Amino acid sequence: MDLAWDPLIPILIPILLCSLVYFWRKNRDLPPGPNGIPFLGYVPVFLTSQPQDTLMELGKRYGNVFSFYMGKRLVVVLNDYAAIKAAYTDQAEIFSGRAGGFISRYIRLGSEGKAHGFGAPQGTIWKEGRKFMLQTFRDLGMGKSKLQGSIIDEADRIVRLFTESHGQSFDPFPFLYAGAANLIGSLCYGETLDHTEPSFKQTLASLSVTNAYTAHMEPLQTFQFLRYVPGQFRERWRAVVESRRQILKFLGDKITEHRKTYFENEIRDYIDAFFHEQARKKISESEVFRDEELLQNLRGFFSAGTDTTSKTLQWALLFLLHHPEVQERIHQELDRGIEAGQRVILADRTKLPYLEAVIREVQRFANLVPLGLPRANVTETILLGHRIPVNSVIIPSFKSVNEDPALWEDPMTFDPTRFLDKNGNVHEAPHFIPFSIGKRDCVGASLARMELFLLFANIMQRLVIKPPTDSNLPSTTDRITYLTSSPRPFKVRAILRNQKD
Ligand code: HEM
Repeated sequence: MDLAWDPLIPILIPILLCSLVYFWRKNRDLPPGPNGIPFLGYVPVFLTSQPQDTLMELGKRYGNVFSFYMGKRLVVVLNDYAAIKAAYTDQAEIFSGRAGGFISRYIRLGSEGKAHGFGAPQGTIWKEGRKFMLQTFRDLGMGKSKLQGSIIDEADRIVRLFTESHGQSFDPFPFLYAGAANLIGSLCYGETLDHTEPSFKQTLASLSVTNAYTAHMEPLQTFQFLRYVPGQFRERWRAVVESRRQILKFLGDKITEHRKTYFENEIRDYIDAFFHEQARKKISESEVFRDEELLQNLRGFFSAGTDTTSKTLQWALLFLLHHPEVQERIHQELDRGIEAGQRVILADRTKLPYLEAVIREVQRFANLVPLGLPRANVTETILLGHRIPVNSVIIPSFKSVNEDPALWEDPMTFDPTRFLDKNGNVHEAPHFIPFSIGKRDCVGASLARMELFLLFANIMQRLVIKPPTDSNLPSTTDRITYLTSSPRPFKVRAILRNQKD
């Protein structure tokens, strides 16, 4: 036996030494963290339904910057405000990359097998695409009063659909979801659709599927081979493929219709603005304004702008069921500030500080995007004393910021007044960061703020939201978490304010 090994020893020892040096160099000075299994990484993150809680638990053991492997990729968790700020603000350029797993990339693939859209990891397509989107949405009315008409119309539609239940219990979420998608649609392709229009309805269902499986901890994101394994992963993969196809067909049809009616002197929406830029720039010279970028940018806006706004409003309704005193105070403020029968407009914001504070507290307490969108560092760097190898997956734990007792008094209590100063005006602390911070923060934040205010205020202006009669008060702690975290579906009753229950 010994004799058989003898000739191999001079070969094995250098291999062993090289491996040791390789692993030492690879892992030296990394943030601390739990050990994983070779090739799989730290398995518990794939098994939990609430990864934000698993990571917060790890944070108690390993501190505010810790790391582990998911598959062969290093994940670095920023587990408090100081760590997120140190990365996203103090090293803004370095942490401006976007990480994405297999499914995220697959969804962005074009016909020639290259990924498109400004969800790009880094570079011109992201930078220029983001600049163009901000400018175009601003021109079309984001953050200004021009867009408010469409938002108020959508609020009217939601109120009408809610009241069609005639005081019976119903699930409000599908109406909020379609409403939020319609508002993105009005900016992207210039029209809002009836919530029951078949291709729109189908697209909304498909969006839910793609948004579910692009969560960070979805195993298919890390282990693409699972798509061939019979069972739930193959089913998920098939659902993603079909949903992606359907969403791109819906948006592709909108682009084709626009080509037929485009008139260069009239920019109706984002698609027209894109055509205009294509003509100005000579498409062949600009990778940012190719047709495939247009299609993928539209898909990205739908995906980012629909789940987020609608689920925030869903949480708002749920918290109101648990806090009737908050709803009562909103109604009193509306009655004082807004004439009966009038729609609430943006200019009314200063008259409604309590309602504004409620929206912020909903965002804090709901932890809607508890782990943000994964970022990546574009070069190797040192963060708070730890080495972060290039292209690590960076996960900010917004939940740990929102629940940090050092930052918020009594953080586990729903209390909108924490967002009011002593004069009753809205006050936002710097650590209130629902839209993230830094170079890659939420590009739709102004639009989202506008939508949340106008939709919530106009719904509250006309309705009282009451608990269901056919089920218990729904839970605020039982959640479904993908990229966004929402309550389990629940029912409410909606009563017109001038009507008896
Ligand atoms: C309540 C509503 C919303 C919340 C809480 C929210 C939150 C976020 C967060 C946390 C990120 C990740 C930022 C980062 O990596 O640092 C993000 C990115 C993004 N959001 Fe939002 N968002 C909302 C609404 C919207 C809307 C209405 C749009 C409209 C199109 C939008 C478009 C985007 C896009 C395109 C990105 C990626 C930006 C980039 O990679 O440069 N979001 N959002």
